[in-house]
Amino acid sequence: MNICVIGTGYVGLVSGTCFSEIGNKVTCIDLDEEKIERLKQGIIPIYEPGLKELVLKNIEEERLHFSTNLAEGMKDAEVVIIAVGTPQAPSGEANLEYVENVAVSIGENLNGYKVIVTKSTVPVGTGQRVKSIISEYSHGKYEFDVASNPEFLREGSAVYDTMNMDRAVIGVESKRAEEVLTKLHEPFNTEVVVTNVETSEMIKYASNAFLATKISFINEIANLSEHFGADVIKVAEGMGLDKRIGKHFLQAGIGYGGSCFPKDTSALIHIGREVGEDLSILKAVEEVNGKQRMRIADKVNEIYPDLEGKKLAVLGLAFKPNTDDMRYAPSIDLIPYFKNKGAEVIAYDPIAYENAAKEIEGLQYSTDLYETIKDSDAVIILTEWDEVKKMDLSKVKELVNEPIIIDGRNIYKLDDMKNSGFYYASIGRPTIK
Ligand SMILES: NC(=O)c1ccc[n+]([C@@H]2O[C@H](COP(=O)([O-])OP(=O)(O)OC[C@H]3O[C@@H](n4cnc5c(N)ncnc54)[C@H](O)[C@@H]3O)[C@@H](O)[C@H]2O)c1
Ligand SMILES: O=c1ccn([C@@H]2O[C@H](COP(=O)(O)OP(=O)(O)O[C@H]3O[C@H](CO)[C@@H](O)[C@H](O)[C@H]3O)[C@@H](O)[C@H]2O)c(=O)[nH]1
Repeated sequence: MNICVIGTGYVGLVSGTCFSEIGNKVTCIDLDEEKIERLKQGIIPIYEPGLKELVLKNIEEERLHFSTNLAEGMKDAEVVIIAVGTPQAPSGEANLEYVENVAVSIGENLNGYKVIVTKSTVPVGTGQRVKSIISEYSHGKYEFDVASNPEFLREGSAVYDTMNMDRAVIGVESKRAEEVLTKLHEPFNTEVVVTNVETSEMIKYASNAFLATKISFINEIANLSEHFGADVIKVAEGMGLDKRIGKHFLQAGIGYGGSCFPKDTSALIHIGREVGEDLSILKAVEEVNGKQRMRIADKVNEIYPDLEGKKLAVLGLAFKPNTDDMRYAPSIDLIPYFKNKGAEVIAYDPIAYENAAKEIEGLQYSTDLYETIKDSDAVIILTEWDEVKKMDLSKVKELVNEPIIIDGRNIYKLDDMKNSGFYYASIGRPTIK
Protein backbone atom coordinates (compact mmCIF):
# COMPACT_ATOMS: atom_id res chain seq x y z
CA MET A 1 0.00 0.00 0.00
CA ASN A 2 1.14 3.57 -0.61
CA ILE A 3 0.93 5.74 2.52
CA CYS A 4 1.59 9.41 3.25
CA VAL A 5 2.24 10.30 6.91
CA ILE A 6 2.03 13.97 7.86
CA GLY A 7 4.17 14.99 10.87
CA THR A 8 7.44 13.38 11.91
CA GLY A 9 7.22 13.61 15.71
CA TYR A 10 7.25 10.39 17.77
CA VAL A 11 4.03 9.14 16.28
CA GLY A 12 4.54 10.03 12.62
CA LEU A 13 8.12 8.81 12.55
CA VAL A 14 7.58 5.57 14.45
CA SER A 15 4.28 4.58 12.82
CA GLY A 16 5.51 5.62 9.36
CA THR A 17 8.68 3.56 9.80
CA CYS A 18 6.75 0.55 11.12
CA PHE A 19 4.21 0.75 8.28
CA SER A 20 7.14 0.66 5.83
CA GLU A 21 8.76 -2.23 7.74
CA ILE A 22 5.64 -4.36 7.13
CA GLY A 23 5.93 -3.80 3.37
CA ASN A 24 4.25 -0.50 2.49
CA LYS A 25 5.73 2.43 0.59
CA VAL A 26 5.65 5.34 3.04
CA THR A 27 6.41 9.03 2.55
CA CYS A 28 6.74 11.02 5.77
CA ILE A 29 6.07 14.74 5.41
CA ASP A 30 7.05 17.58 7.72
CA LEU A 31 7.14 21.37 7.43
CA ASP A 32 10.51 21.41 9.19
CA GLU A 33 13.01 21.37 6.30
CA GLU A 34 16.09 20.80 8.44
CA LYS A 35 14.43 17.83 10.18
CA ILE A 36 13.51 16.28 6.82
CA GLU A 37 17.03 16.80 5.40
CA ARG A 38 18.50 15.09 8.46
CA LEU A 39 15.96 12.27 8.37
CA LYS A 40 16.88 11.59 4.73
CA GLN A 41 20.42 10.94 6.00
CA GLY A 42 19.11 8.70 8.77
CA ILE A 43 19.70 11.29 11.53
CA ILE A 44 16.87 10.78 14.03
CA PRO A 45 15.67 13.82 16.01
CA ILE A 46 14.57 11.80 19.07
CA TYR A 47 16.14 9.10 21.21
CA GLU A 48 14.08 5.96 20.78
CA PRO A 49 15.57 2.45 21.08
CA GLY A 50 15.72 0.58 17.75
CA LEU A 51 14.31 3.43 15.66
CA LYS A 52 17.49 4.54 13.90
CA GLU A 53 18.29 1.02 12.68
CA LEU A 54 14.75 0.55 11.38
CA VAL A 55 14.68 3.94 9.61
CA LEU A 56 18.04 3.25 7.93
CA LYS A 57 16.94 -0.25 6.86
CA ASN A 58 13.72 1.00 5.28
CA ILE A 59 15.42 3.95 3.56
CA GLU A 60 17.97 1.50 2.16
CA GLU A 61 15.23 -0.85 0.94
CA GLU A 62 13.48 2.16 -0.65
CA ARG A 63 10.20 1.79 1.19
CA LEU A 64 10.65 4.83 3.44
CA HIS A 65 10.95 8.37 2.08
CA PHE A 66 11.02 11.84 3.63
CA SER A 67 9.84 15.05 2.02
CA THR A 68 8.48 18.53 2.72
CA ASN A 69 6.32 18.32 -0.39
CA LEU A 70 2.81 17.22 0.59
CA ALA A 71 1.50 17.14 -3.01
CA GLU A 72 4.27 14.70 -3.93
CA GLY A 73 3.66 12.55 -0.83
CA MET A 74 -0.09 12.44 -1.39
CA LYS A 75 -0.07 11.91 -5.16
CA ASP A 76 -0.17 8.10 -5.23
CA ALA A 77 -1.16 7.53 -1.60
CA GLU A 78 -4.24 5.42 -0.78
CA VAL A 79 -3.98 6.33 2.89
CA VAL A 80 -3.01 9.74 4.30
CA ILE A 81 -2.21 9.77 8.03
CA ILE A 82 -2.39 12.93 10.13
CA ALA A 83 0.17 12.67 12.95
CA VAL A 84 0.86 16.28 13.92
CA GLY A 85 0.89 17.58 17.49
CA THR A 86 -2.23 18.46 19.52
CA PRO A 87 -0.56 20.30 22.42
CA GLN A 88 -2.35 21.67 25.44
CA ALA A 89 -3.74 25.17 24.95
CA PRO A 90 -3.56 27.61 27.92
CA SER A 91 -7.27 26.87 28.59
CA GLY A 92 -6.48 23.16 29.07
CA GLU A 93 -8.13 22.01 25.85
CA ALA A 94 -6.34 20.40 22.91
CA ASN A 95 -4.95 22.90 20.42
CA LEU A 96 -6.21 21.73 17.02
CA GLU A 97 -4.54 24.36 14.86
CA TYR A 98 -1.96 21.92 13.41
CA VAL A 99 -4.61 19.31 12.60
CA GLU A 100 -6.84 21.93 10.97
CA ASN A 101 -3.94 23.37 8.93
CA VAL A 102 -3.12 19.89 7.69
CA ALA A 103 -6.77 19.30 6.76
CA VAL A 104 -6.66 22.46 4.62
CA SER A 105 -3.49 21.25 2.85
CA ILE A 106 -4.98 17.78 2.30
CA GLY A 107 -8.09 19.37 0.77
CA GLU A 108 -5.95 21.50 -1.53
CA ASN A 109 -3.88 18.52 -2.67
CA LEU A 110 -6.56 15.84 -2.96
CA ASN A 111 -6.35 14.21 -6.39
CA GLY A 112 -8.58 11.12 -6.06
CA TYR A 113 -10.14 8.75 -3.49
CA LYS A 114 -8.10 8.40 -0.30
CA VAL A 115 -8.69 7.38 3.27
CA ILE A 116 -7.69 10.30 5.49
CA VAL A 117 -6.78 8.92 8.89
CA THR A 118 -6.32 10.94 12.08
CA LYS A 119 -3.69 9.31 14.29
CA SER A 120 -3.11 12.41 16.44
CA THR A 121 -4.99 12.35 19.76
CA VAL A 122 -7.99 14.58 19.08
CA PRO A 123 -11.24 15.52 20.85
CA VAL A 124 -14.35 13.62 19.90
CA GLY A 125 -15.87 15.31 16.87
CA THR A 126 -12.55 16.28 15.25
CA GLY A 127 -13.00 13.67 12.50
CA GLN A 128 -16.12 15.50 11.34
CA ARG A 129 -14.29 18.83 11.48
CA VAL A 130 -11.44 17.40 9.37
CA LYS A 131 -14.01 16.07 6.90
CA SER A 132 -15.74 19.40 6.44
CA ILE A 133 -12.43 21.27 5.99
CA ILE A 134 -11.22 18.77 3.37
CA SER A 135 -14.57 18.98 1.53
CA GLU A 136 -14.40 22.76 1.53
CA TYR A 137 -10.81 22.98 0.26
CA SER A 138 -11.15 20.18 -2.32
CA HIS A 139 -14.41 21.78 -3.57
CA GLY A 140 -16.11 18.38 -3.45
CA LYS A 141 -14.15 17.31 -6.55
CA TYR A 142 -13.10 13.88 -5.25
CA GLU A 143 -14.50 11.20 -3.02
CA PHE A 144 -12.66 10.55 0.25
CA ASP A 145 -13.27 8.98 3.64
CA VAL A 146 -12.16 10.20 7.04
CA ALA A 147 -11.16 7.67 9.69
CA SER A 148 -9.67 7.56 13.16
CA ASN A 149 -6.78 5.26 14.09
CA PRO A 150 -5.40 6.39 17.46
CA GLU A 151 -1.86 5.63 18.50
CA PHE A 152 -1.07 3.77 21.73
CA LEU A 153 2.74 3.60 21.64
CA ARG A 154 4.79 4.54 24.69
CA GLU A 155 7.95 6.60 24.43
CA GLY A 156 11.05 4.56 25.20
CA SER A 157 9.51 1.39 23.72
CA ALA A 158 7.71 2.95 20.74
CA VAL A 159 9.03 0.60 18.02
CA TYR A 160 8.37 -2.51 20.11
CA ASP A 161 4.89 -1.27 21.06
CA THR A 162 3.98 -0.63 17.43
CA MET A 163 5.31 -3.89 16.04
CA ASN A 164 3.64 -5.79 18.91
CA MET A 165 0.50 -3.70 19.42
CA ASP A 166 -2.14 -5.00 21.88
CA ARG A 167 -4.86 -3.89 19.48
CA ALA A 168 -5.59 -1.55 16.60
CA VAL A 169 -8.59 0.74 16.84
CA ILE A 170 -10.20 1.80 13.58
CA GLY A 171 -13.03 4.34 13.47
CA VAL A 172 -14.66 4.45 10.04
CA GLU A 173 -17.69 5.75 8.17
CA SER A 174 -17.66 3.37 5.21
CA LYS A 175 -17.03 -0.28 4.37
CA ARG A 176 -14.44 0.86 1.82
CA ALA A 177 -12.35 2.63 4.49
CA GLU A 178 -12.78 -0.32 6.86
CA GLU A 179 -11.41 -2.72 4.25
CA VAL A 180 -8.40 -0.50 3.48
CA LEU A 181 -7.48 -0.01 7.15
CA THR A 182 -8.12 -3.62 8.18
CA LYS A 183 -5.84 -4.79 5.37
CA LEU A 184 -3.20 -2.27 6.43
CA HIS A 185 -3.14 -3.75 9.95
CA GLU A 186 -3.17 -7.44 8.92
CA PRO A 187 0.62 -7.92 9.09
CA PHE A 188 0.60 -6.77 12.73
CA ASN A 189 -1.42 -9.87 13.54
CA THR A 190 -3.38 -8.05 16.21
CA GLU A 191 -6.97 -7.69 17.34
CA VAL A 192 -8.67 -4.94 15.32
CA VAL A 193 -11.53 -3.03 16.94
CA VAL A 194 -13.73 -1.51 14.22
CA THR A 195 -16.14 1.20 15.26
CA ASN A 196 -17.34 4.66 14.28
CA VAL A 197 -15.01 7.67 14.26
CA GLU A 198 -16.39 9.23 17.48
CA THR A 199 -16.06 6.01 19.47
CA SER A 200 -12.51 5.54 18.25
CA GLU A 201 -11.60 9.09 19.28
CA MET A 202 -13.15 8.42 22.71
CA ILE A 203 -11.26 5.11 23.15
CA LYS A 204 -7.94 6.95 22.97
CA TYR A 205 -8.78 9.57 25.61
CA ALA A 206 -10.52 7.04 27.84
CA SER A 207 -7.49 4.71 27.70
CA ASN A 208 -5.02 7.42 28.71
CA ALA A 209 -7.36 8.78 31.38
CA PHE A 210 -7.82 5.30 32.86
CA LEU A 211 -4.08 4.63 33.00
CA ALA A 212 -3.51 8.04 34.62
CA THR A 213 -6.25 7.17 37.13
CA LYS A 214 -4.52 3.91 38.03
CA ILE A 215 -1.29 5.83 38.73
CA SER A 216 -2.91 8.52 40.88
CA PHE A 217 -4.88 5.84 42.73
CA ILE A 218 -1.80 3.82 43.66
CA ASN A 219 0.04 7.03 44.59
CA GLU A 220 -2.68 7.93 47.08
CA ILE A 221 -2.51 4.40 48.51
CA ALA A 222 1.28 4.80 48.73
CA ASN A 223 0.95 8.06 50.63
CA LEU A 224 -1.48 6.40 53.02
CA SER A 225 0.75 3.33 53.41
CA GLU A 226 3.56 5.54 54.72
CA HIS A 227 1.50 6.26 57.86
CA PHE A 228 1.08 2.59 58.74
CA GLY A 229 4.36 0.91 57.80
CA ALA A 230 2.71 -0.83 54.81
CA ASP A 231 4.73 -1.46 51.64
CA VAL A 232 2.99 -0.20 48.49
CA ILE A 233 4.98 -2.51 46.21
CA LYS A 234 3.46 -5.50 48.01
CA VAL A 235 0.06 -3.79 48.08
CA ALA A 236 0.22 -3.37 44.28
CA GLU A 237 1.40 -6.96 43.83
CA GLY A 238 -1.39 -8.26 46.02
CA MET A 239 -3.96 -6.19 44.16
CA GLY A 240 -2.59 -6.81 40.68
CA LEU A 241 -2.81 -10.60 40.89
CA ASP A 242 -6.57 -10.16 40.75
CA LYS A 243 -7.13 -10.38 36.99
CA ARG A 244 -9.91 -7.82 37.21
CA ILE A 245 -7.37 -5.28 38.49
CA GLY A 246 -4.21 -6.31 36.59
CA LYS A 247 -0.64 -5.65 37.66
CA HIS A 248 0.31 -2.95 35.15
CA PHE A 249 0.44 0.78 35.86
CA LEU A 250 0.39 0.33 39.61
CA GLN A 251 3.92 1.57 40.25
CA ALA A 252 3.79 4.28 42.87
CA GLY A 253 6.27 7.12 42.52
CA ILE A 254 6.38 10.84 41.84
CA GLY A 255 3.41 10.85 39.49
CA TYR A 256 2.98 10.75 35.75
CA GLY A 257 4.66 13.14 33.33
CA GLY A 258 5.38 13.10 29.63
CA SER A 259 3.76 14.43 26.50
CA CYS A 260 0.43 12.60 26.82
CA PHE A 261 -1.16 11.88 30.22
CA PRO A 262 -1.04 15.47 31.57
CA LYS A 263 -2.39 17.06 28.39
CA ASP A 264 -4.90 14.32 27.56
CA THR A 265 -6.50 14.21 31.03
CA SER A 266 -6.76 17.98 30.92
CA ALA A 267 -8.29 17.89 27.42
CA LEU A 268 -10.86 15.27 28.46
CA ILE A 269 -11.91 17.33 31.48
CA HIS A 270 -12.34 20.27 29.11
CA ILE A 271 -14.39 18.18 26.64
CA GLY A 272 -16.68 17.21 29.53
CA ARG A 273 -17.02 20.81 30.70
CA GLU A 274 -18.08 21.93 27.23
CA VAL A 275 -21.06 19.56 27.24
CA GLY A 276 -21.93 20.04 30.92
CA GLU A 277 -20.41 16.78 32.21
CA ASP A 278 -18.24 17.24 35.29
CA LEU A 279 -15.47 14.60 35.15
CA SER A 280 -14.81 14.67 38.88
CA ILE A 281 -12.70 11.49 39.01
CA LEU A 282 -10.32 12.91 36.45
CA LYS A 283 -10.12 16.24 38.24
CA ALA A 284 -9.02 14.38 41.36
CA VAL A 285 -6.52 12.37 39.30
CA GLU A 286 -4.93 15.63 38.14
CA GLU A 287 -4.91 17.13 41.61
CA VAL A 288 -3.23 14.06 43.14
CA ASN A 289 -0.67 14.02 40.34
CA GLY A 290 0.10 17.72 40.70
CA LYS A 291 1.00 17.23 44.36
CA GLN A 292 2.80 13.90 44.09
CA ARG A 293 6.13 15.13 42.75
CA MET A 294 6.47 17.45 45.75
CA ARG A 295 6.47 14.41 48.11
CA ILE A 296 10.15 14.13 47.20
CA ALA A 297 10.75 17.73 48.28
CA ASP A 298 8.99 16.97 51.61
CA LYS A 299 11.26 13.99 52.18
CA VAL A 300 14.37 16.10 51.55
CA ASN A 301 13.06 18.91 53.79
CA GLU A 302 12.50 16.38 56.57
CA ILE A 303 16.23 15.63 56.63
CA TYR A 304 17.47 19.13 55.78
CA PRO A 305 15.04 21.84 56.92
CA ASP A 306 17.74 24.24 55.73
CA LEU A 307 19.20 23.37 52.33
CA GLU A 308 21.64 26.31 52.21
CA GLY A 309 25.06 25.02 51.14
CA LYS A 310 23.92 21.39 50.72
CA LYS A 311 24.89 19.52 47.58
CA LEU A 312 22.14 17.40 46.04
CA ALA A 313 22.79 14.82 43.32
CA VAL A 314 19.67 14.40 41.18
CA LEU A 315 19.64 11.17 39.18
CA GLY A 316 17.42 11.35 36.10
CA LEU A 317 16.06 14.32 34.16
CA ALA A 318 13.77 12.74 31.54
CA PHE A 319 10.13 12.02 32.48
CA LYS A 320 10.83 8.28 32.13
CA PRO A 321 13.78 6.09 31.13
CA ASN A 322 14.87 5.41 27.52
CA THR A 323 13.72 8.77 26.23
CA ASP A 324 15.17 12.26 25.99
CA ASP A 325 11.69 13.78 26.26
CA MET A 326 11.46 16.41 29.00
CA ARG A 327 7.77 17.24 28.60
CA TYR A 328 6.20 17.55 32.08
CA ALA A 329 9.24 15.87 33.71
CA PRO A 330 9.32 16.14 37.54
CA SER A 331 12.92 17.43 37.34
CA ILE A 332 11.61 20.67 35.77
CA ASP A 333 9.83 21.55 39.03
CA LEU A 334 12.09 19.92 41.58
CA ILE A 335 15.54 21.17 40.53
CA PRO A 336 14.56 24.90 40.61
CA TYR A 337 12.74 24.25 43.92
CA PHE A 338 15.91 22.86 45.56
CA LYS A 339 18.06 25.63 44.09
CA ASN A 340 15.68 28.31 45.35
CA LYS A 341 16.08 26.84 48.81
CA GLY A 342 19.85 27.37 48.57
CA ALA A 343 21.03 23.90 47.53
CA GLU A 344 23.69 23.25 44.91
CA VAL A 345 22.15 20.75 42.48
CA ILE A 346 24.05 18.54 40.06
CA ALA A 347 22.02 16.27 37.81
CA TYR A 348 22.79 13.09 35.91
CA ASP A 349 20.98 11.75 32.87
CA PRO A 350 22.52 9.52 30.19
CA ILE A 351 20.48 11.01 27.34
CA ALA A 352 18.17 13.91 28.21
CA TYR A 353 20.73 16.45 29.50
CA GLU A 354 20.73 18.63 26.35
CA ASN A 355 16.93 18.89 26.21
CA ALA A 356 16.89 19.42 29.98
CA ALA A 357 19.33 22.32 29.76
CA LYS A 358 16.80 24.09 27.50
CA GLU A 359 14.06 23.65 30.11
CA ILE A 360 15.89 24.20 33.40
CA GLU A 361 17.72 27.49 33.75
CA GLY A 362 21.34 27.20 34.89
CA LEU A 363 21.20 23.39 34.97
CA GLN A 364 24.43 21.82 36.14
CA TYR A 365 24.79 18.27 34.86
CA SER A 366 27.21 15.45 34.30
CA THR A 367 26.95 12.35 32.16
CA ASP A 368 29.15 10.51 34.66
CA LEU A 369 26.98 8.95 37.37
CA TYR A 370 29.66 8.67 40.04
CA GLU A 371 31.05 12.15 39.32
CA THR A 372 27.52 13.52 39.94
CA ILE A 373 27.22 11.72 43.25
CA LYS A 374 30.68 12.69 44.57
CA ASP A 375 30.54 14.77 47.79
CA SER A 376 26.74 15.01 47.77
CA ASP A 377 24.67 15.44 50.93
CA ALA A 378 21.78 13.47 49.41
CA VAL A 379 21.17 11.43 46.27
CA ILE A 380 17.71 11.97 44.79
CA ILE A 381 16.35 9.51 42.22
CA LEU A 382 13.83 10.99 39.77
CA THR A 383 14.08 8.60 36.77
CA GLU A 384 14.55 4.84 36.93
CA TRP A 385 17.34 4.59 34.35
CA ASP A 386 19.01 1.17 34.21
CA GLU A 387 22.36 2.82 34.98
CA VAL A 388 20.88 4.12 38.26
CA LYS A 389 19.24 0.80 39.13
CA LYS A 390 22.58 -0.98 38.64
CA MET A 391 24.64 1.59 40.53
CA ASP A 392 27.36 0.15 42.82
CA LEU A 393 26.03 1.24 46.22
CA SER A 394 29.25 0.49 48.09
CA LYS A 395 31.10 2.81 45.69
CA VAL A 396 28.34 5.41 46.15
CA LYS A 397 28.78 5.21 49.94
CA GLU A 398 32.49 5.93 49.62
CA LEU A 399 31.90 8.92 47.35
CA VAL A 400 29.08 10.76 49.11
CA ASN A 401 29.33 13.25 51.92
CA GLU A 402 26.24 11.78 53.65
CA PRO A 403 24.79 8.31 52.86
CA ILE A 404 21.26 9.48 52.08
CA ILE A 405 19.12 8.26 49.16
CA ILE A 406 15.65 9.65 48.44
CA ASP A 407 14.11 7.42 45.80
CA GLY A 408 11.10 8.74 43.86
CA ARG A 409 10.84 5.55 41.79
CA ASN A 410 11.18 2.77 44.39
CA ILE A 411 14.01 1.13 42.48
CA TYR A 412 15.76 -0.67 45.34
CA LYS A 413 14.47 -3.56 47.42
CA LEU A 414 13.97 -2.65 51.07
CA ASP A 415 15.73 -5.86 52.15
CA ASP A 416 18.85 -4.88 50.18
CA MET A 417 18.87 -1.42 51.76
CA LYS A 418 18.38 -2.59 55.36
CA ASN A 419 22.01 -3.22 56.23
CA SER A 420 23.50 -0.96 53.57
CA GLY A 421 24.29 1.90 55.92
CA PHE A 422 22.13 4.30 53.89
CA TYR A 423 19.23 6.42 55.07
CA TYR A 424 16.76 5.31 52.39
CA ALA A 425 13.41 7.01 51.88
CA SER A 426 11.14 5.92 49.03
CA ILE A 427 7.44 6.29 48.14
CA GLY A 428 4.83 4.32 50.08
CA ARG A 429 7.35 2.19 51.96
CA PRO A 430 8.89 2.39 55.41
CA THR A 431 11.99 4.62 55.55
CA ILE A 432 15.20 2.85 56.45
CA LYS A 433 17.24 4.89 58.89
N1 LIG B 1 4.44 11.19 21.78
C1 LIG B 1 3.77 10.08 22.05
O1 LIG B 1 4.27 9.19 22.71
C2 LIG B 1 2.36 9.89 21.54
C3 LIG B 1 1.76 8.62 21.63
C4 LIG B 1 0.44 8.47 21.17
C5 LIG B 1 -0.25 9.54 20.64
N2 LIG B 1 0.36 10.76 20.56
C6 LIG B 1 -0.37 11.86 19.91
O2 LIG B 1 0.11 11.95 18.56
C7 LIG B 1 0.17 13.31 18.12
C8 LIG B 1 1.59 13.67 17.70
O3 LIG B 1 2.43 13.60 18.82
P1 LIG B 1 4.02 13.72 18.68
O4 LIG B 1 4.59 13.60 20.05
O5 LIG B 1 4.48 12.79 17.62
O6 LIG B 1 4.11 15.25 18.14
P2 LIG B 1 5.30 16.26 17.99
O7 LIG B 1 4.78 17.54 18.45
O8 LIG B 1 6.55 15.67 18.59
O9 LIG B 1 5.55 16.31 16.40
C9 LIG B 1 4.63 16.84 15.50
C10 LIG B 1 5.34 17.08 14.15
O10 LIG B 1 4.37 17.57 13.22
C11 LIG B 1 4.98 18.55 12.40
N3 LIG B 1 3.95 19.40 11.79
C12 LIG B 1 3.15 20.33 12.38
N4 LIG B 1 2.33 20.88 11.47
C13 LIG B 1 2.60 20.29 10.28
C14 LIG B 1 2.07 20.43 8.97
N5 LIG B 1 1.10 21.31 8.69
N6 LIG B 1 2.59 19.66 8.00
C15 LIG B 1 3.57 18.78 8.24
N7 LIG B 1 4.11 18.59 9.47
C16 LIG B 1 3.63 19.35 10.47
C17 LIG B 1 5.91 19.29 13.34
O11 LIG B 1 6.90 19.98 12.62
C18 LIG B 1 6.45 18.12 14.19
O12 LIG B 1 7.62 17.58 13.61
C19 LIG B 1 -0.38 14.12 19.30
O13 LIG B 1 -1.75 14.29 19.11
C20 LIG B 1 -0.13 13.22 20.50
O14 LIG B 1 -1.04 13.46 21.55
C21 LIG B 1 1.64 10.95 20.97
O1 LIG C 1 2.91 2.37 36.94
C1 LIG C 1 3.27 3.44 36.43
C2 LIG C 1 3.39 3.64 35.03
C3 LIG C 1 3.79 4.87 34.54
N1 LIG C 1 4.07 5.89 35.40
C4 LIG C 1 4.44 7.21 34.86
O2 LIG C 1 3.48 7.58 33.88
C5 LIG C 1 4.07 8.40 32.88
C6 LIG C 1 3.74 7.87 31.50
O3 LIG C 1 4.40 6.64 31.30
P1 LIG C 1 4.13 5.71 30.02
O4 LIG C 1 2.70 5.48 29.88
O5 LIG C 1 5.01 4.55 30.13
O6 LIG C 1 4.71 6.63 28.85
P2 LIG C 1 4.09 7.51 27.66
O7 LIG C 1 5.09 7.46 26.57
O8 LIG C 1 3.65 8.82 28.20
O9 LIG C 1 2.80 6.67 27.11
C7 LIG C 1 1.46 6.98 27.46
O10 LIG C 1 0.93 8.01 26.64
C8 LIG C 1 0.98 7.71 25.22
C9 LIG C 1 0.51 8.95 24.48
O11 LIG C 1 -0.86 9.05 24.37
C10 LIG C 1 0.10 6.49 24.94
O12 LIG C 1 0.14 6.20 23.55
C11 LIG C 1 0.60 5.31 25.76
O13 LIG C 1 -0.25 4.19 25.56
C12 LIG C 1 0.61 5.70 27.24
O14 LIG C 1 1.13 4.64 28.04
C13 LIG C 1 5.56 8.44 33.21
O15 LIG C 1 5.84 9.63 33.87
C14 LIG C 1 5.77 7.25 34.13
O16 LIG C 1 6.84 7.45 35.02
C15 LIG C 1 3.97 5.71 36.78
O17 LIG C 1 4.21 6.63 37.56
N2 LIG C 1 3.56 4.48 37.25
